[in-house]
Amino acid sequence: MASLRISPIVSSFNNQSKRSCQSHRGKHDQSCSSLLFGKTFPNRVLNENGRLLTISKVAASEVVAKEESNEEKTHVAFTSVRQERWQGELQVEGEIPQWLNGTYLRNGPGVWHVGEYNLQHLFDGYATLVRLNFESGRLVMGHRQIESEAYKAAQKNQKVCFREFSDNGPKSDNFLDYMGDLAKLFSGASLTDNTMTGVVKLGDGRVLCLTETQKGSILIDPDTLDTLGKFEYTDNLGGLIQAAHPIVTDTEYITLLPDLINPGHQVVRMEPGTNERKLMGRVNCRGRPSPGWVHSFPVTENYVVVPEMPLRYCPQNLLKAEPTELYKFQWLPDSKAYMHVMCKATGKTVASVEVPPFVTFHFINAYEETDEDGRVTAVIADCCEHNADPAILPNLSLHNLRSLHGQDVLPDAKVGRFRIPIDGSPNGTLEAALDPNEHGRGMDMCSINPNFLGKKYRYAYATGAQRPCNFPNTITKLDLVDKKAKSWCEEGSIPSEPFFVARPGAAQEDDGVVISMVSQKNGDGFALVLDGTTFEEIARAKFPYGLPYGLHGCWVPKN
Ligand SMILES: CC1=C(/C=C/C(C)=C/C=C/C(C)=C/C=C/C=C(C)/C=C/C=O)C(C)(C)CCC1
Ligand SMILES: [Fe+2]
Repeated sequence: MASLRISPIVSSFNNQSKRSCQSHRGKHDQSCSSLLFGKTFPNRVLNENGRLLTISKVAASEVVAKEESNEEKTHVAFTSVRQERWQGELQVEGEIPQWLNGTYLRNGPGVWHVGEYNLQHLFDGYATLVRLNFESGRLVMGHRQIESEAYKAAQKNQKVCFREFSDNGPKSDNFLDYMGDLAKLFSGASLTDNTMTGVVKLGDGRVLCLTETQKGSILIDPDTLDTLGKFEYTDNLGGLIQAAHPIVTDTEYITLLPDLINPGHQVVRMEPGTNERKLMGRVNCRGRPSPGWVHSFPVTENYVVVPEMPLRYCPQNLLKAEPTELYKFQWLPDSKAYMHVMCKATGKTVASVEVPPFVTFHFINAYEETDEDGRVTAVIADCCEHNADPAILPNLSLHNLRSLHGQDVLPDAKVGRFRIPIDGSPNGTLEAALDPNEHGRGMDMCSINPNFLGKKYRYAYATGAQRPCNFPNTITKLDLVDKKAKSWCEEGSIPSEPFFVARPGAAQEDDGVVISMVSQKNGDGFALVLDGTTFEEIARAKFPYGLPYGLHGCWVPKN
């Protein structure tokens, strides 16, 4: 038999018990036993030449289980699974459409411990990439860690070496060290490049993994999942931070670079085939003392929409060594909320309106509203809105996610619809686009048919809630015209972002499939394909081992 390269080194660490997680902050729970067990699965793997070989067993995971038999095991969605490299064909139940040819790449946190040290928040985890390659009804999965500097340094030194979402990295012991740390912070050297938030395919075919630091832009190979290296921007636009979600099409890459000193955002654009971002314009914030946190933003055909929520970046928290309530952010409702609209062609801000306070991480889409003469009167922008409550952030701490499974503690969220008049009116509105009870008052991790980006649209796909739950547990199709939602749900399962892929040549907006990866309560997991129109399950394929919860993905069509 030819030599196999399966590197089945998966270690997962079920690392907090209810009893100890608060009192032993950051330390491995000593009450956990080291009972290791391996799971084996019949499977097929790729050899080094890319040929599929059938082997009888793939050792797929090692789980540190708890001694306490009466205590429920942590959900695999929130359990570290470290996979340096795995690839194999999955057995498909049901039928994958023959037209679905390409690769779904999904990024997200996957390893929340370094040696004995436990990270505390979902968004602290070291990035792990999963690929699902669909070809003529068959499905091959790949899984690898992203080799960011932050991940490599943590592995080498067996400690967190950079500032992560909630973890502030190494603590300085003396004043000189502290001054050194400050210098590293101002230069951006101490910030993480752990690119765990998303993955995008640029117009030129390069695939980029991202986080909210500019240094956290890493090129990967979509076929092997190899980390190719840092994406070096060749411009001198400066700043340390970027929006996690750029707008990426075949012809451009648009993103926001927040200015923490003089509150505002540079709106920048990069052409395919280049590494140079060019300034489209600057949007000034109106609230103080710092810009509103922008994780994502929407565009229309002619405009870029810049949100300004009262959840603002907090430069002081960036400097602190000790943990802070809202991580690198601050909630300042008195600083008010605004929505700004910048014209793509001129770079001028054409509207800047006050809106009700809001908290959002993910915009769904935006479009222009016109009068009977075709003049644009307003911009409509939809988002997953957390009822103006930043509590969703601490709610996503690993302690909550691991210990409160099944309890009804997921904060309410809705589809927030902004109407931003562009006739000089000072105020915009924010209303629920449909009754939030339609989707269980949970709402996040959304996608749309990409052909409707920036245009009037009807359907969105997101995760919703079937309560009681402490985390979104449904995949929901939203009909924003009929104001109805239809959900897929399986008891105890946690699905990741539903990702819509349009059928080539489709005439209807919802003609396509929705892909998600599901983590099950028994520790297993599977890839799921739903029909975009009927929202019925059409195929699923069991993974060799359950996966941790992932964030965002992209589609790389077969060329
Ligand atoms: C902003 C700075 C940093 C990094 C921030 C990061 C990594 C933010 C990631 C945010 C994510 C993944 C938000 C997702 C939200 C999903 C929700 C609310 C789902 C809800 C479900 O119900 C650092 C790089 C750490 C430092 C500079 C500042
Ligand atoms: Fe995101």
